[in-house]
Amino acid sequence: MSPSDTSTSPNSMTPGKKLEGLVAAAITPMTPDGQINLSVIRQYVDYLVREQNVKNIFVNGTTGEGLSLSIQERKQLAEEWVRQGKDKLDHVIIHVGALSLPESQDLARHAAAIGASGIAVIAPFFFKPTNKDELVAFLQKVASEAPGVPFYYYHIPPLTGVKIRVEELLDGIREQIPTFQGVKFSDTDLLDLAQCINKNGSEQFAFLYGVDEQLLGALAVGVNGAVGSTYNYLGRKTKLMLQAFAKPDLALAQKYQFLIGEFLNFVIKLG
Ligand SMILES: CC(=O)N[C@H](C=O)[C@@H](O)[C@H](O)[C@H](O)CO
Ligand SMILES: CC(=O)C(=O)O
Repeated sequence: MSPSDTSTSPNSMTPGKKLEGLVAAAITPMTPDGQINLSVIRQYVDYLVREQNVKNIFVNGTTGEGLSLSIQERKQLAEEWVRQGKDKLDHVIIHVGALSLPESQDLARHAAAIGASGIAVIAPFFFKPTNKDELVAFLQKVASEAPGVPFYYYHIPPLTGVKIRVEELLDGIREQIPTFQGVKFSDTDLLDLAQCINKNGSEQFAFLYGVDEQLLGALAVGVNGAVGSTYNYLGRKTKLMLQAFAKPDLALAQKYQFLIGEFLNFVIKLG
């Protein structure tokens, strides 16, 4: 199956278009009394496109605190992002990971039904898979509920505690998960990432990096793009770094990476 065959859902944003470049990890807008605020998502889309030149969004992930939302809230957010992103965004990826397999499957079916352009799943993080086969079995049971939707594994061991190496996970994964399309890699182990990319043969998986502070290191080993919270507001700046890297003007790319790092140090100190 070619990558383009996996994106056949009727409302897909851009069927078959490979996920690359910057993907903003959506913040979940809330009202002062703690309800999700769907009414601002239209403006949020326009802001990303116009002000940040970012046309991909990752919904209900870490930044969006998807694991702290109810299933109903996650579905409503997914629907609104797909609705507002239509004809404006290239990709709306919905994170559908959950501790409960039936809930995750429900979210996957829902994402397929609304025409999301991809789904992503983290490893279960309380009762954890102890080996690759257990993890792949879980991912497969979710992915198979959305057979027309590109599937991404969301690797984030600092938060899940599941440290199974991605290189090992990818070995033979298309046979188990035909929709498998790539990895959102949110770990600092650039050796694992590099080995994944080195072995990325005819499948042409997408590798999106998730530690914004060291994206330049991941670019050096060949990632296709990045998913992160800072691309909500540093999208344009980060694109300048990507351009400098591509040119290549490594000194300029480093300058941008250092600036982003300084900024994030400041933000992280605020809590
Ligand atoms: C753990 C976490 O939230 N990771 C985000 C996405 O992967 C990143 O975008 C970070 O927010 C960013 O790298 C700042 O630390
Ligand atoms: C950063 C990211 O990808 C997330 O918030 O899930």
